[in-house]
Amino acid sequence: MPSRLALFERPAGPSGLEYRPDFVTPDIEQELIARMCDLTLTPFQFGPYEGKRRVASFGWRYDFSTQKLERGDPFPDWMLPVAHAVEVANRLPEGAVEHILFTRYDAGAGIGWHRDKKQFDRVFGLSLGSPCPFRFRRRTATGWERFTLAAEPRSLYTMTDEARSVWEHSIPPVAAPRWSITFRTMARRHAPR
Ligand SMILES: O=C(O)CCC(=O)C(=O)O
Ligand SMILES: [Fe+2]
Repeated sequence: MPSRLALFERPAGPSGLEYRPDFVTPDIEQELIARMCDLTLTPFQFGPYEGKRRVASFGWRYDFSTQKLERGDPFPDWMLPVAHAVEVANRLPEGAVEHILFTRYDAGAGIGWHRDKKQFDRVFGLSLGSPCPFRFRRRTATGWERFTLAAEPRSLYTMTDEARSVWEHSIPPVAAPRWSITFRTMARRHAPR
């Protein structure tokens, strides 16, 4: 499906961070946004808190009350070629991507500093709509070391190694709508069978 698989770039900053501009074409971007508009996205729930961004989760879902991953709905059919393209571009076997999170950020929505749950392993993010500064930080002896990746629409970023496990990431409130599709593989030792 994504027709042009650009070579990945290794931006300065966290090791394990890779970036592929133009992972999908503008046509595919528009199709994916239209498909996401048909999904029921619900405000992100963090325990009692509600985030401004809206999400839909497939494959697995994280239950904040039990703090466990539960099996979730299967991937929508139209997502399979994109998930497979992410696997191929990252030399992963078919089926390695087990979790997909669709997120919509309307103007004013962002995501606070965090690392993704330890039950997941590799994290790949496809950006659609408007660009955003994708920020990273890690603690040093004297404060914070910071890095910002300019995540352009249609690009795919990859977080493994330190970018995934040491650095935190966040997105400040966006000025115009942005959609992201996050693909995750599982850390086997944490996944319930
Ligand atoms: O929207 C994005 O690209 C990042 C989302 C994210 O960090 C997350 O859901 O854990
Ligand atoms: Fe994240």
